[in-house]
Amino acid sequence: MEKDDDDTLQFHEMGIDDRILEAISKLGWSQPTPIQEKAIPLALQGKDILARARTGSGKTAAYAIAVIQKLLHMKQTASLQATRAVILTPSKELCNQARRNILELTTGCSRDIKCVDISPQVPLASQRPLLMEKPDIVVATPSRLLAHIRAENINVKKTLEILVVDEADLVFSFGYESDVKELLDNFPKIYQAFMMSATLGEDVKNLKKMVLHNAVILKLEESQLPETSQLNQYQIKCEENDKFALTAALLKLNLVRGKSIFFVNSVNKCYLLKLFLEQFGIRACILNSELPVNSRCHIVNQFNEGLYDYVIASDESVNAASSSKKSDSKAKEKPKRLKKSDSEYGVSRGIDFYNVSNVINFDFPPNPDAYIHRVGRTARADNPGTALSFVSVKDNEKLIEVEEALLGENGTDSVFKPYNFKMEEIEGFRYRAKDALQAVTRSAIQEAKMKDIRQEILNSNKLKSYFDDNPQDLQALRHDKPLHAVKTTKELKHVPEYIVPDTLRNMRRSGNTRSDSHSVRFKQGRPVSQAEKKFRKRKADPLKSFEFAGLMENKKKKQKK
Ligand SMILES: Nc1ncnc2c1ncn2[C@@H]1O[C@H](COP(=O)(O)OP(=O)(O)OP(=O)(O)O)[C@@H](O)[C@H]1O
Repeated sequence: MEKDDDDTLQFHEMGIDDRILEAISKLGWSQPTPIQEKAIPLALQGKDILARARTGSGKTAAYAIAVIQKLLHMKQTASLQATRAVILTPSKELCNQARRNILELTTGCSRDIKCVDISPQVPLASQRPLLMEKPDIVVATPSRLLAHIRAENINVKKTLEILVVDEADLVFSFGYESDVKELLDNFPKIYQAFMMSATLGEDVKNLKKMVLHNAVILKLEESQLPETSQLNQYQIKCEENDKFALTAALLKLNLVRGKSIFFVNSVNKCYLLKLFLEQFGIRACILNSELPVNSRCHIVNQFNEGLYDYVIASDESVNAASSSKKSDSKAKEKPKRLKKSDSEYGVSRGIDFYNVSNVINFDFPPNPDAYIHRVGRTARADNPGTALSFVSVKDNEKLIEVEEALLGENGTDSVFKPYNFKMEEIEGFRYRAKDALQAVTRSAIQEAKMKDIRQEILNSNKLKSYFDDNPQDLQALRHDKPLHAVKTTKELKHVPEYIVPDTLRNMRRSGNTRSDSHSVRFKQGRPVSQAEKKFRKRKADPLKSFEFAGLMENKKKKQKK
């Protein structure tokens, strides 16, 4: 096959249908990612594939393009409509995302390729008509597909040609092993299968034995996270309570710029941080396993459309799954369902948040896997990104574990750069944060949580048909509204000059900082005009935000001279 100068096999050299090529070009993808370059041609040759590539490397399109191409080809000769491809993913969000990806790639052939996602938790009977139409591709979690097979709403025993298991490493830890075994009894003996995973652990190997036949194993020789040229990873040592002051300072002083995801370790912490930030006039959305799935998907979609800057996410169900895996790797039972929460939830796993500039580990993740998946929400595809982890004394051991896991591949250079932030310079924020934190009592958290979840259940009902019909009016539905469970002290919203670190004040005077929607209102005598604000916004590169600490140091040095 003809190769381009740089030796990368291009999409148009893979024998892909023009309609898919057009969709790829509309998505603005100029060339395949390494996993796509390797996997698509093998898939089109009919091979079973186990693909291991790091998070954010384009695995979804790697299988989706191959599946669509193969189905288009089959349909040239097949006379009967049938469900020929099944895509299994471990969470409802991932099912929603896989379907969206397939829709994007089939814009030019939407009449030929029908794809449905049956993961939403609506009564099985209400999805029966969808399945009766025998869509070409069915996307589901393993348990949901099994429920429909048992209800005789779908039968693929004679028709299945392609099976995909996405995020395969989560399938067992999410407790789907017995579901997958039973599903295999309902599949034909021969079909082509792809398994995609960010890791190749024991669970994936076991699943491979069950699902794949003579598979080609594609294990890209790459680190689990992008190189430092694409992803900067920082850590900052701080006391537990200082995390709040630090977050307020980073946001109010515009040291964190661009879309950011804050990870915490529990649902209650989501609300604590949200109520805390609310007092500083900072809005954020919450994502956790207790919210209804429609709301969760809608939040991600709206975040991707640019409606929100900040998400506070807890990934407790994945943590529960991975720690149950760790404590007893032989235990194959379903991890205990979290009270009122959704065990088919995984915000840090596989969710494609667009253009995330920063991932902030407000709480340090419980293990290296969780770190990799959280941080994998930024620097996706070829976008740059930054990760900042707050490390309190109790997290030191976990930091070393993560460092060892990442160093194992990269040699000896330290993965984490220290984020040189001087806590003593934000003493004013500390005082304010202390007051703001005291105002967020346990009962305020409970009240906010109940209110939010109640509201989201109402929203979720409105959203039921959203993903099919996409009505315009629902675009106005916001998920980052203040919860008002805490009496807001107005003065906290504006940052008086005296609490701004000296260095930043000086830089502001010399025009090195910028102002935006959450900007610090400096009393500099001259108000900043709208035109100037716009100019600064254009000029600022949000991805360089964390170089501020370095800039501060340089500035100081210059001043000393
Ligand atoms: N060839 C390409 N060129 C540019 N961007 C691409 C290309 N293929 C996929 N992408 C984009 O890369 C991002 C990450 O892709 P995807 O979600 O498939 O990654 P992934 O490997 O499945 O990650 P994860 O393991 O976290 O699920 C998506 O926003 C997708 O649109």
